[in-house]
Amino acid sequence: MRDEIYRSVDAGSNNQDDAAPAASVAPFRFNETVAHVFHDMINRSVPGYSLMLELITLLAGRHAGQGARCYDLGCSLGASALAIAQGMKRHGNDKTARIVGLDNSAAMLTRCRQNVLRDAEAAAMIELLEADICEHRYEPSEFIVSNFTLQFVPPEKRPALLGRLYDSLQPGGAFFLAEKIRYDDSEVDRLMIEIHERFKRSRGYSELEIAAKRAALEAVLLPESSETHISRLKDAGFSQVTECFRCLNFSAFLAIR
Ligand SMILES: Nc1ncnc2c1ncn2[C@@H]1O[C@H](C[S@+](CC[C@H]([NH3+])C(=O)[O-])CC(=O)[O-])[C@@H](O)[C@H]1O
Ligand SMILES: O=C(O)C(=O)Cc1ccccc1
Repeated sequence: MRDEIYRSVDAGSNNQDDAAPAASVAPFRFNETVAHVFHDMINRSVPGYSLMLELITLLAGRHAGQGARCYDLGCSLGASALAIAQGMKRHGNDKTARIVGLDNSAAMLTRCRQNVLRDAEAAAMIELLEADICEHRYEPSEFIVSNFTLQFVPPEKRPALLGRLYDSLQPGGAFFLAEKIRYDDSEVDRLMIEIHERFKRSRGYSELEIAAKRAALEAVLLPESSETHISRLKDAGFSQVTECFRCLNFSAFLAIR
C-alpha cells in the first residue's frame, strides 16, 4: 500500500515558503494508519534499508548458532525478524532458533503477526511481544538487532538500554544498530538532510509531503551523531565497535561483546 499519509496535510496556504508545513502537523505515531503503509514508507524513505536487511541475514548466519536467542527491537512489520530467520535457516539452525520481536505499537504487531504467519517455518522461530524495549527483561542472547528503532527512544534512556542489551549478550555476541544520524557540523548536517530529501523526492514524495513529515518527526525521532553512538556503545562495554555502513544521514554500527 502506497504511503500517502502526508499528501493531504495542510501545508499552510498563506505560507511563502512552500517547503514549510503548517505548525499544526501532529507528532508522528506508529498507529494503524502508519502500520498500513509502513513497508512502502520505510523502503522509499531510508537509503540502504534493504541492504540493512541483507546485512542482518549475514550477521545472523555468523552469530546465531544452534539454540541461539535473538532479539529484534522495534520489529514493526517483522522485516528484521524475518531476515534473522533467513540467516538461521541458511545455516540449518532453524529448528532450535528463538527470535523475539518486541514492539510497543499494537497496530504494528497485529500486522507483523499476519506477515510472520504467512511463512510457517519463520513462524515456528519467531515470538512477538508487545513491550517497551526499555523495560523488557532480556534473557541471555547471541544476536540483537535495532534496525532504526533506538532513534525513537528518549536519548536519556539510551545508555541504560544499551547496558541491558550488553548484559543480555553472551561473550562474542553481536548488536547491530542502524540509525538516522546527525552531523555536529551544521553545514554538513544541512547538506546531508538536503540530499536525503532529494532522495525522497526521487522516490515520489512531494516537497510538501517531505516537509509535513519532517515537522511530524521533529520531537519524535531524535538522531545523534555517529561519534555519540560509538562512544555510548564503548561505554556500555562492547569490545569491538565499528560503523559498518553510512549513506548520507543514515548509519549502521556493529558492536561485539
Ligand atoms: N520504546 C519502544 N519499545 C518498543 N518498540 C518501539 C519503541 N519505540 C519505538 N518502537 C517501535 O520501533 C519501530 C521503529 S521502525 C523499525 C523498523 C524495523 N526494525 C524494520 O527493520 O523494518 C523504524 C522507523 O519507523 O524508522 C516502530 O514499529 C515502533 O513502534
Ligand atoms: O522519512 C524520513 O525522513 C525518515 O527519517 C525515515 C523514517 C521512516 C519511517 C518512519 C519514520 C522515519
